[in-house]
Amino acid sequence: MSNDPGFLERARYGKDKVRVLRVVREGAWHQIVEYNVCALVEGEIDVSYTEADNSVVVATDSIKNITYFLAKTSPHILHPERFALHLGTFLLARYAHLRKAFITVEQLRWARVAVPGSGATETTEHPHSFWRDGDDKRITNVEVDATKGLGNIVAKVTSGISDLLVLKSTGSAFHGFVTDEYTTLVPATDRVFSTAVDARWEFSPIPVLNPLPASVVGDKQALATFVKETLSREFVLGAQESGAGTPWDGVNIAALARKATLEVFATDDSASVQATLYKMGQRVLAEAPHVQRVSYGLPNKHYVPVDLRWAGLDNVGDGGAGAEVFMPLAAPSGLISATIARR
Ligand SMILES: O=c1[nH]c(=O)c2[nH]c(=O)[nH]c2[nH]1
Repeated sequence: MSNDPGFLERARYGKDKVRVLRVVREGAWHQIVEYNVCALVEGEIDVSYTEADNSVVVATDSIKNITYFLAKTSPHILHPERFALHLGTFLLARYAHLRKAFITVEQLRWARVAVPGSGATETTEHPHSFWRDGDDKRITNVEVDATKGLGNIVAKVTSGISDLLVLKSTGSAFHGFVTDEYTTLVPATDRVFSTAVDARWEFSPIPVLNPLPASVVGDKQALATFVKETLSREFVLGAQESGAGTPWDGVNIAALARKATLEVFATDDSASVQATLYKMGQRVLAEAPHVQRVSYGLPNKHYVPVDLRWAGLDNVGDGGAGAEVFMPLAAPSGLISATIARR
């Protein structure tokens, strides 16, 4: 037994699963976003753990309140990356003893309902009715680092998709793998390929210039007014950091990455999940110059051809090409992951 009582190596806290729906009313035309927000902070908070001293604790309840306050007042609410940068920067600017903020925003899908338009065959997007058009989520993870002072804030932004469920009924093979005394898998020249895409793309770190002017730091009223009325994109990022392809452009990059992922999945003549994953990552890097690194986690959701030989029916054919009836396996699944980075 050691007498070492241990020490506080790391401490981080905040509010998780802050659920918010924001309606932006532009007359009769409404825009909505639904987010699950996690906002955590680090800083000079050690004594709250080691000395039971709560004087350094911004209550997680207050962090939740700030999240809702900015959901109402931030001009960035419709953009997960911008909103996360705003929330993280806000927390560090408001509380000088907090040095890093870790904001995760998970966005749920809401698409406009299509309704009949003016022409006989036309449809038009409804101004205020929405439906859940997919279970995939948009994720953004922002780490705002003010350890070098409020004038030298740097942010790391990683965004992604989770739970994007896809399936292709041909165009996928898997053979040539190790065969030995443990092998029972039959080589397939034609199989079902299904996965729930989990993707992350990491942007180059960005300086977060011009944090809250000193005049408003610590002055709640001035701060509220500033946030509400004068906050501009240059508040969060300098002009060069707010261009196309940067985290500021996160909505477009997410659309591009989702499209690239789906297109590669559909069109690749897949030799394996591994080989298709690599092409997905390369494609995103090719199209998104500010992205430094792309990671995928792809479960191989197995669909097993059902043996119908007992009924005199061939449901497997040559290498899988004749299979028509499959049994979806809930578990286990393969899990193929990799990170593709720029040299
Ligand atoms: O694409 C695949 N990669 C694997 O590593 C693997 N292993 C397995 O059993 N089936 C598959 N499929």
